Amino acid sequence: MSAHVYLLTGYLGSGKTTLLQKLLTHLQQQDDKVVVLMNEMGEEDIDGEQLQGFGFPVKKLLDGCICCSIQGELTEGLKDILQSLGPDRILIETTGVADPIEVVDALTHPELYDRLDLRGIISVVDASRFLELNSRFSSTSSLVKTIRNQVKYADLLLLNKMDLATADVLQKVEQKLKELNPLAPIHTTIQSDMDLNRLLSVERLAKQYKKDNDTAKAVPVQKTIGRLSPMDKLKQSLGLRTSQPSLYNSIDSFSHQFTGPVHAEKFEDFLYALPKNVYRAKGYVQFHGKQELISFQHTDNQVHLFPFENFGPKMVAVFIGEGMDQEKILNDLKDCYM
Ligand SMILES: Nc1nc2c(ncn2[C@@H]2O[C@H](COP(=O)(O)OP(=O)(O)OP(=O)(O)O)[C@@H](O)[C@H]2O)c(=O)[nH]1
Repeated sequence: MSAHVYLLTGYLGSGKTTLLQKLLTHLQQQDDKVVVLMNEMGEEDIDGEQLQGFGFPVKKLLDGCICCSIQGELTEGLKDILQSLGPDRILIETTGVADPIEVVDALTHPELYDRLDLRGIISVVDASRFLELNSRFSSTSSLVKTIRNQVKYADLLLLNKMDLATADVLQKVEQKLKELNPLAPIHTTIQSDMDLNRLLSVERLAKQYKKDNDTAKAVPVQKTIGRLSPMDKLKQSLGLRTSQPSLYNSIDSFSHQFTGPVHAEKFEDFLYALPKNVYRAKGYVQFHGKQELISFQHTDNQVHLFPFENFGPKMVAVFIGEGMDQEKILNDLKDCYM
């Protein structure tokens, strides 16, 4: 029997890991063998730490995005999972800048094709930021395309963080999502909270559409969309630029290992003051005079800090953005030690 695969996608900080944690809690009550496959940009693994303790194997592909730079590793990783763990379900969380079409491309690798059954692409959208992201990146067309593809090719959409959006904004985002993907059901959520049985019974829209219309022509998602041409594949394998814009020309990441505790207020101010071209910052930190470790999350103007008790992760900060002034950011961060 082939393993059921669920692909969780959505832009940086939209609520994918939050959803994954809920799904794992839900799946703990069932007998299924579940494996999580995730990747993060940068060499440091922040989300993986949040997924320890559920009792399911978590396989990580770090430092690169599944969809391009380590697509081969994804295939190898999946082969390895199938062989050694024989899972019933595989949950894949992509980085926030992954194009789902490229990931689907990797999943349909000839060696995996009949061993994996992609049940659905589930996309989490940050209701409070979608409109802005959609317009802000007009100059970086590959990123806009990715953000739109995350919606366009979804079989189910979570319109998350509705607590942070006004009714008017919510309505506009919903309208935009329907324009991009008229068929996918939309669930409006807070903390990615939805009926998980419903989520797990997601069906590929392409399949449904095919059933309804019974003509291959009518299938909205063609497997060739987003594929590199043979020449581009060759160029990519040689490390040359391809005609397709690569996100990695623009999106970058770096990390900082904390050498000790920092000043709580200064650090919070530092997070709020991060420039707009830092799209995401996250990690674990310790404050002066406190024993506990703090998990911090920053997305645009949102900052979350909460005590974290799991498994003693490393104290580290990871930054993801475009054209970031790494030196300045690190200098500002170092001021927080005093
Ligand atoms: N206010 C609010 N915060 C939320 C909601 N959902 C998630 N968050 C918070 O948003 C932050 C980012 O959530 P994650 O689940 O880590 O997002 P992600 O998509 O996995 O992030 P990346 O892995 O960096 O792409 C966390 O601090 C969450 O607690 C929501 O509905 N409302």
